[in-house]
Amino acid sequence: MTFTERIRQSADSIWEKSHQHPFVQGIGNGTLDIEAFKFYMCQDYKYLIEYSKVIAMGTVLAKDLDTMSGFAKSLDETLNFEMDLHRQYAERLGISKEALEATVPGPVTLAYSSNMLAEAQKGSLASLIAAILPCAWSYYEIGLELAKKPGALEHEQYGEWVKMYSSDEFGSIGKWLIEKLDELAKGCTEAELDDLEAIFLNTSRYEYMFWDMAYNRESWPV
Ligand SMILES: Cc1ncc(CN)c(N)n1
Repeated sequence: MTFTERIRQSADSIWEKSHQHPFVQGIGNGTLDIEAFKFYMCQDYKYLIEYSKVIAMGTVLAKDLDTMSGFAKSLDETLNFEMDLHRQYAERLGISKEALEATVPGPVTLAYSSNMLAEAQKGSLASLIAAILPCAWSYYEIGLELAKKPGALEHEQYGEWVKMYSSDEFGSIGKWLIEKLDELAKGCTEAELDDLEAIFLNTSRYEYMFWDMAYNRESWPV
């Protein structure tokens, strides 16, 4: 079993809860309240800005040019391909560019992005990848699952979202990160692998919390 197979297996019960979350299911069957989706789009836009910074840090921690290029490509895809989806949805849903940019990150968005940045700052490329891998991998898994639902890809509101996250282009980021982490894991001690697994599990938990935050449109209580 590869290291990423091992951590995917450990995270299975968390990922399954994300797959079954009413927000995710609502995108797939088209029943999600559009106000919850708008809330999600704005929070996710802010999240992706911080996520992009973590990817940029990957180019700094990379030990070779191929790895640097891989992170540079992922950064470009996030800023100019994935975030374009958010900009297009914002326009279509009547959210101005200014309102999108001015979104105040909610408690889960802030905690999640701060945690990723903190793991990346510990200085090991493996920790950085463990902290971002569930983002790329679980969205692709969810995209592929939802794409199988009748009508999901053509849905007037949510079809574009499902198309993006089930696309080969998006999936290739996660596949590349999986390869990189498996390569790096070969040089790690068992204690280091346990630490990477804990980081991966925490990000997986934050992924679930992000769906839940969006579904409940949760912001600061005071
Ligand atoms: C919260 C979250 N996690 C992951 C992804 C996929 N990059 C995303 N857009 N948003």
